[in-house]
Amino acid sequence: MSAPSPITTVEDLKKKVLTIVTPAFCSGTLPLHRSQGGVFFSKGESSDASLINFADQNLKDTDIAKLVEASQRATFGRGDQDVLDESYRKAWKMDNSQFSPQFDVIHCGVMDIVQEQLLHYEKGGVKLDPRLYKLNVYGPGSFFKPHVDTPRGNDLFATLVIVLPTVHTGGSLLLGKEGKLLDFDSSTLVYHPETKAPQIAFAAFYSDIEHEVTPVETGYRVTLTYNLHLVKTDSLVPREVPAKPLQELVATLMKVMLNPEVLPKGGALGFGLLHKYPVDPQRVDLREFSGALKGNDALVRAACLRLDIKPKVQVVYERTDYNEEYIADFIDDEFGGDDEFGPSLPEIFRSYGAQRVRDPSYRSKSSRSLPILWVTPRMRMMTTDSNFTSYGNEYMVEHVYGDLVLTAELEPLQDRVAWLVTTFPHLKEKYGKRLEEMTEHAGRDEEEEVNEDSDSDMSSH
Ligand SMILES: O=C(O)CCC(=O)C(=O)O
Ligand SMILES: [Fe+2]
Repeated sequence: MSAPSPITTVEDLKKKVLTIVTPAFCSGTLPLHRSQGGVFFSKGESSDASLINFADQNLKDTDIAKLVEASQRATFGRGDQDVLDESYRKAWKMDNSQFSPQFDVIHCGVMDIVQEQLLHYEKGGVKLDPRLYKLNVYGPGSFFKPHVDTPRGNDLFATLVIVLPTVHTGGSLLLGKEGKLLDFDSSTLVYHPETKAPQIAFAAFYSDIEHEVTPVETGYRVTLTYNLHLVKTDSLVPREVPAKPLQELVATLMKVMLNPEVLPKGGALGFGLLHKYPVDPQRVDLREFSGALKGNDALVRAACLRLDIKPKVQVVYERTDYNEEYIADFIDDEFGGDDEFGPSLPEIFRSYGAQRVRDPSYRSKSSRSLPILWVTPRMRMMTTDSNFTSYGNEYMVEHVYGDLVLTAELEPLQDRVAWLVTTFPHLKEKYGKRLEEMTEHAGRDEEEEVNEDSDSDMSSH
């Protein structure tokens, strides 16, 4: 069979997935009207509230010092504890029960920008719900070392930091390792460059992205942080989807599907997700995980949907003792390990409809196993606290970031080429001939296949 040139391989697809960069953050400034600039706060149990207005051009450090006086020293989550360690995080904070900003995060327009950027390839049906989390104050010498924000609930998606206008230097928010993604020096942004009017600077980023705050040199830096939760919405305002990266990825994926060496008997393409997602290790139904992917992960899914190859978010479990892997639609703490007296792991997996991961070269007819060709490497699911030590911004026990995969179904070569040629008529000229050849050969090259239904390791032992 003569192959059309050039052949696009799974390696080419991997390169494409890794080099297309979908924004994982966004930032900007917004004017701050006086009626939006106030923050009411109380000290300790007192019901007397004080007011500080950040839209006030004459705000003094002594005014901010009052806010500091009413704040607590900030702790953070390390491993399984909330700790105060000023070599790691040196700042003051107020919990949301203690303060109330006049700033209206819902109507000021910032959420439109953030949603547009962070839900890039997720079309309608979901939106981000900002929930006020804390007020942070950084004085001279204050900082927050690199960390990821603690997962709170399955739906925590992103973090929004609002920097209120105060005169200060230092205190950059760095996103990505050593600020590789963004060096957000808000001290230069909180006053309008011409009018010098106080304004707000904001940055939003997926919560699994590492970030830090560099030491403040002079003055005070004051921030409001919001957890952005993903919620369903009825309003299906179609978002403008940036066409080019998606088109490019669809084209590459299509060529891979036409490559006769890629899963000729069918199977699945596997993509280790590039972002992390908070999951409850006790139980998550991943079938409900749609519409909630970040950045490039969402882009990959959008491309798979275009080509109708049924992308699914799944989790892979490794059984190191038997060198086996299972893929499931569920996360369940029963998957944790063999219990001496309970059912064996293969039995548990089977009862959940999990499939065994097969090397694509191993031909099998059993629906109990799935040949997967990995495009981007899968990462290990982390379910236990013992091997999960992290630095978060607060200790929380229920959720950890799990490493998930996206799989997409590839039909046997002949069927998928037939589908592609019918759906995308421009392919007819180039691939129609190949299809004819394949039809001629069909049946001739059937090979002996292993019937795995009697596989001993899938029954109890
Ligand atoms: O204040 C900031 O800029 C970021 C604060 C932060 O990262 C956090 O509270 O987790
Ligand atoms: Fe943080």
